[in-house]
Formats: sequence, structure tokens, C-alpha cells
Amino acid sequence: MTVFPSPDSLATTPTLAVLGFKRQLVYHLHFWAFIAVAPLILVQWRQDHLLLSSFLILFCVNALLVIAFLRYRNTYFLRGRLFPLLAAISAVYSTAINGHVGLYWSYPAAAAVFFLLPLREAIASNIIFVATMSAVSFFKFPEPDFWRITFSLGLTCLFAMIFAWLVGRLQGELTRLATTDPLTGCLNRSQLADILNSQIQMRERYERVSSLILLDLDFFKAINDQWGHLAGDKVLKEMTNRIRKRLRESDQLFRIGGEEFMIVLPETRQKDADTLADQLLTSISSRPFLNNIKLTASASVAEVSQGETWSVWLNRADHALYEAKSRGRNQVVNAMKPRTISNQGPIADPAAG
Ligand SMILES: Nc1nc2c(ncn2[C@@H]2O[C@H](COP(=O)(O)OP(=O)(O)OP(=O)(O)O)[C@@H](O)[C@H]2O)c(=O)[nH]1
Repeated sequence: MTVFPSPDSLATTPTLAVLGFKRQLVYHLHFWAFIAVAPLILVQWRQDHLLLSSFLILFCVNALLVIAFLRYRNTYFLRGRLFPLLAAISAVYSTAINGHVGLYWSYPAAAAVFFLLPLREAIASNIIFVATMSAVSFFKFPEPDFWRITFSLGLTCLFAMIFAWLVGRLQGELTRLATTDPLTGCLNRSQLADILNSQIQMRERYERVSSLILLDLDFFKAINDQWGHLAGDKVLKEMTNRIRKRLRESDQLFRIGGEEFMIVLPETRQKDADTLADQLLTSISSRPFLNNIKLTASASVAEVSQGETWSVWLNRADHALYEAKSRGRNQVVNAMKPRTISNQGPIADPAAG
């Protein structure tokens, strides 16, 4: 089920911004389709086209339900499946009984489908729609009209498909740019809360335990000072590649600060995350970067605990990383359990501001 963000608040992440855009699109298409189609119910009723009138009533009821669900529940009623179905049935049937008067409605219906359904589904349903409209036109209109209708409707679908496809690609590209760090290609902080929260939900609902690793290069400032910022950038890129080689597909790598990285490890216990963190530090310290820059890193490991928020989880890892630095760097420190850490004094919740 698609859950859209509330329209009253500004999007706080790129993903929410895209969902907000889709919400507006779905909302406006159903609203204006309702305004356009509702009067036709009466028109067709008066002409004794009761079946067509009934289809149009169903179409309008569906439009109202979609609007109401979006407004009051922030969900997409039946994922918009009824719109193309009812629009296609109404347009085909109306063309069959009313001729050109019905045909004109098939153009906006075909175009709208590309903005309401996923692209593949929209293509499949429009191929069926154009084929059915062609068949009806073949029997209903003279042959030259049949060809004109088939080509013009096909062309409308093609243009709408290209436009919807390009908008979808643009959305994907903008989301990628907004969620990743341009230097290393790692995820940036924009998704951090969402991804940690999803791991917490897995822990709460299914007892699936995740861990996170914080990893920070040691004395990176000295690298910049000695070799220059450009060399520092190359080191960061090479380090990202070394980390990636050790990760699983499901692990997620974030760059959360200049030379600080976070790795989220789904379904991984503290002990296994600790082993991985050790291996990562070895892969950093064992071989020089750019052939002659020697580096070490410090790391911390924290398994998610029952009932903690993402910020407390991250804060525990942060404390442990600080500990690794103060113990002399180039080592892994395991985060303490929440109760142990709270005995040492209150921890500020970064999410609380
Ligand atoms: N080249 C490069 N340097 C960066 C980037 N982002 C942050 N830095 C540098 O990273 C350095 C971080 O310095 P510090 O925070 O003092 O940390 P450190 O020198 O690694 O020391 P410890 O973390 O305490 O071991 C600073 O010199 C930043 O300018 C970046 O994108 N590229």
C-alpha cells in the first residue's frame, strides 16, 4: 500500500518529496476527471444510455473515493487501478453507441493512465485499450477514419508514455543526487533516520537484529595538510571502494561526516559486526592509499536494542567511537548496552534538537 506524506507539511527527505509530487498528480487527475465526467452522467441518462450512465457513476464514485482516501488517510485507494479500467470501458462503450462523441474521451483517458499506473502496467493496459478502440472504430467508422483513430490514439499514448518515462527518470535521478554523496557515492544523511527506523521496526516486529558500524579515519587532517585536499578526496574514494568490497548487497554505507562513515548491517549481531569492523580496519591499515599514504581508522559497533530510538542507537555508537579515539585509535570499540550507558549520565537525544 502506498502511503503518501501529509500535504500540510514540507517534505523532509527526497523520497517524501517524490511521494508528495505523486500525491498531487493523483489528486488533481481524479479531481478534474470527476468535474469533467460528472455532468455526462445526466447527459447519458437523458439519452436513455443507462448502462453508460452507470459506468460513469462508478467512475465518479471511484474518483471521489481516491480523493477522500488521499485526503483523510494519505493512501492510494486500490492503487488507482479502477480509473483506467472504468475510463477504458466507458470510452469504448460510448464510442460503440455514440460514435465520435464517445471517441473524443479516449484521448485524455489514455494519457492519464501513464500518470496513474506504474509504467509497465500503463503500457500494457493502453495496448489493450488502443487495440479495443481500433476494433470498435473498424466496425463503427469508415476505413480512413479507422486508420486515423488508430494512429492518432497510438501517437497520443506514445507521447504520454515518453513524457511519463522521462519524468520518472528525472525523479529517480534527482532522488539519487539528493540522497548520495557526490564524492564517494555513499548515501548521505538524508535517509539516515528512515533506514535506522526501518531496522528498529524489524527488531520490534520480527526480532531481526541489526547492527551499525561507525568508522572514522584517524588524523585525516594531517593527510590533507601534507598531501593536499585533492589527494585527501582520492583517499576517501579509495577507502569507500575498500569498504564496499567487504559489504553484502543488503548493507548500506553512509558518509555522515567529512571522514566519518556509517554502515548499517541488517540481520547482523554485534559479534559478527565486530568481526567485520576489525576486517575493515585491517583493509585500511594494511595497504597504503594512493601507493604511499599510510592510514588507520577507528570504529565502533552497536547492535540495536529493544525499545531504543534511532538517535539513541546512533548516540551509543558515537560514544563508543569517541572511546576508540581516546584509547589511541586504530581499534574497534563495542558500544555499551543502553542501561549501562544511562548509568553514566544522560545522553542527549540529537533528534530532540
Ligand atoms: N580531502 C577532503 N577532506 C575532508 C573532506 N571532508 C572533511 N575533510 C577534512 O577531514 C579533516 C577532519 O579533521 P578532524 O575532524 O580534525 O579529524 P582527524 O584529523 O581525522 O582526527 P581524528 O578524527 O581525531 O583522528 C579536516 O581537515 C577536514 O577538512 C573532504 O570531502 N575531502
